[in-house]
Amino acid sequence: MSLTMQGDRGGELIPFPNAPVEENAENAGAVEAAVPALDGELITEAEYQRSRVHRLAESAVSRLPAQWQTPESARQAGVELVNQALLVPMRYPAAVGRGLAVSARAWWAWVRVTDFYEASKAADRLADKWQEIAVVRRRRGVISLVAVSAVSLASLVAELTVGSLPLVVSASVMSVVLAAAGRRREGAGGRSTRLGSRSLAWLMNGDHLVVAFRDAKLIGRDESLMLVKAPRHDGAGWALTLDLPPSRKASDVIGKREALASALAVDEVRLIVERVRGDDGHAGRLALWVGDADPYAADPIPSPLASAPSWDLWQPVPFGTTARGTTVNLPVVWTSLLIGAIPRQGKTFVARLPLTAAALDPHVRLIIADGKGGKDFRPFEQVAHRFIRGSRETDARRLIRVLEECAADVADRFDRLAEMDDELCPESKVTPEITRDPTHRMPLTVIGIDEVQNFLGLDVPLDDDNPKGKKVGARICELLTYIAKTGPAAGYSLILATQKPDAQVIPDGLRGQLGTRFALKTMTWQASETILGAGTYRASMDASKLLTSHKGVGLLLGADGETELSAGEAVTVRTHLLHITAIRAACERGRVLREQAGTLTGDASGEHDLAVLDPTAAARLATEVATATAGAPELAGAEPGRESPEVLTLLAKVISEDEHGLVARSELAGRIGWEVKAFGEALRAAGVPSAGKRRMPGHDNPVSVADLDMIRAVIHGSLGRNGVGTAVPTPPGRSNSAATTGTALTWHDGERSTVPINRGSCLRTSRTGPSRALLRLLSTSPKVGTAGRADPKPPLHPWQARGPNSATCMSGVNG
Ligand SMILES: Nc1ncnc2c1ncn2[C@@H]1O[C@H](COP(=O)(O)OP(=O)(O)OP(=O)(O)O)[C@@H](O)[C@H]1O
Repeated sequence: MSLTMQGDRGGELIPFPNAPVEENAENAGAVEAAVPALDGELITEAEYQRSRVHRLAESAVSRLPAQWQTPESARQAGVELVNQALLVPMRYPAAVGRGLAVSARAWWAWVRVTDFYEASKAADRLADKWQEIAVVRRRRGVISLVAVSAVSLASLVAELTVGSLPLVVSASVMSVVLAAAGRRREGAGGRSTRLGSRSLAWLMNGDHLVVAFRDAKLIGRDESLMLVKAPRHDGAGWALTLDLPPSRKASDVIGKREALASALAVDEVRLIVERVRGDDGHAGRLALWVGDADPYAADPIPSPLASAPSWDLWQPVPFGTTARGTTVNLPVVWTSLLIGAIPRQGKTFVARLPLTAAALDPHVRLIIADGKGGKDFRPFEQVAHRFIRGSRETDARRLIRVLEECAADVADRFDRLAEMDDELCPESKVTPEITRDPTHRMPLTVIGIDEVQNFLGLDVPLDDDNPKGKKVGARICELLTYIAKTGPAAGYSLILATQKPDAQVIPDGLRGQLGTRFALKTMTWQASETILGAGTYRASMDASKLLTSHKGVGLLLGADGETELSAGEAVTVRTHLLHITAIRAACERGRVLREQAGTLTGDASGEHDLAVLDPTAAARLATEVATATAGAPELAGAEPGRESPEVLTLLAKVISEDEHGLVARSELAGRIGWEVKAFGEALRAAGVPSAGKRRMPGHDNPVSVADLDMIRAVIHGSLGRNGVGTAVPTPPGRSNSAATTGTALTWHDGERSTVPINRGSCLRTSRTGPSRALLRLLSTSPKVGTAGRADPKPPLHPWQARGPNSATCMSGVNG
């Protein structure tokens, strides 16, 4: 049956777009292309009335105080009221007793004129005022006596004339007043534990909400909240919007989500706290949502890609939903994706989502390397231009050749883009038209590598004739870094997944180029930061807080500003589920589409031979890769492929050559737009030793400082990275003597050597780890070559014995 709907043009019938052609033809006169088609279902008058009543009832319920809105909260509120009522007979006499004591104390203080007495005493004028006080005391004593006598007499008269009723009524009123005076106030001493549990629904009541915020130390004792939108139960949870008191920041509440969850008696996975931004929001406005149940424990949602006949990869890929059910899409073009987690959390499933979308787009070239070597990625063999399964040395060497082919293609694409006319290529970037037209030979290219750590960690020499030279893993790392850095504009995207998300495996230099990051459950917050980036833990993004039962759930962060994903706040996403059978079927569809479009190439079409780079292209590639991946000059003995940490790369741009000495850390953090704490931690992690606290101009109190020369030394790699002491030349202008002033003796892997040290030189020492190095200061005399006359046990300089990987600064050793 074809469905017709009433449009918004005064009841005129508009054919539904999917109606069979013949029926449309009959109404051809009424068809107007510009009118939007409405989606809906036909209902009877009775159903309409019922739904109206239902809506009105819902709206009325939402206006009730929060604790009466849901059956569960109403039951809780009722139980609480009954409990209170049952306890009244016990609590009332106690409250009256306390009220009596409070009133007696107040009366005695009044008779004794305590306030006046204390004030006179404090002002040392008690002797002058004594006479006056004694008079007032006498007068008030008499007044009290008269009042008691009058009340007693009146009571007696009333009893004798009208009976006991007035006395009983007066005594009752009096007892209520006394009970009110003696009631326990919130937080007063004497409260004890009691049976029961706190419940969220009860706490969603406005007053309790304020108490919860106070208990979580998010607002002060005298502060309160303003409810912009009162708590409302929206089916799956409670939603409300509130304004914090002036000067309180929404970002602080987000940072203390766990404390708030405790105060609200919910698991923090059920609590979503977001800033309300834009015209409707401000820095102190928060939107809170608290789920009735763990939203991530629900059944997974099947991916729409399973039934999609094809996909256009220029459109973001359906990725999952938020806790509240909002759809989250993952952009693939202009960015690269890093996925990390502990094993069995769903990395492979997640990585296959965008790869399946790529398989469904016949104009996308797929390159896949499965470092695990199982069957998880085998369906892609049907469509992949290059497919590598396993991470043995031969696989890794083939991956290098494939990546070199890609890197050379990236460089070549830029040359060709530069030659295109402005109409076709307005921005020196690929466009959908360019990537879809086979004559331009620039299809979108997606490189997916699962268990990338198996390739990056391969420690075999690249060149068998040079065993101490570059390693295979390091070469793969630099090629990936180059492609991730320069490839997006040329239509290249990387999707890397790893179960070992530490800085050794994914160096900062590579991770920094992967603009989209997805962290599933990690073991520690440090591992979470390795995936999401420095400073994310402090900003309350911590994937270690996810539960292991939350398979396929992770934090999605856009870190490059190239996509619509937020760079400031990660979204917790429950990813869609896509099983291997659906992926195989999608790849079969993708293969047919490629055959029709004439885009089935490489391994999928049986052409397994890789192109051989001609010497000119190879030389150009070597230069370009070296230039693009150069963070800091390579260190003697440093691990190849290790890049300068993000913080150092940023600092290198903001510290000028003529700046020396100490500077407040907060000032440096401000220059690169980082939070001070995160900045301090990143500096420490990068190996910059702390310079302590100093009084600095513009600061009233001592502040944490950083030594610019020290930072510069670390940026230039002078401190070494494997723990072996390396001397650093004195920074210009720091010392007027360039003469050697000391010598250090180092042991590295059992080999002894000496290092001359200048004033201001820095040494990095390590006393543990595989490259165990011991550093001893042998001489601080101005003579060179005193190492041979070493004192067998010279005392360690106090700054030298700081433990593993501590950096030792010998500046000013000679005074
Ligand atoms: N979106 C999802 N929703 C629910 N369950 C999921 C989801 N994604 C994956 N899983 C479940 O998680 C399990 C582990 O997934 P997967 O193999 O992708 O993990 P992994 O992190 O790649 O593991 P490994 O590190 O061993 O390779 C799977 O058996 C799957 O059932």
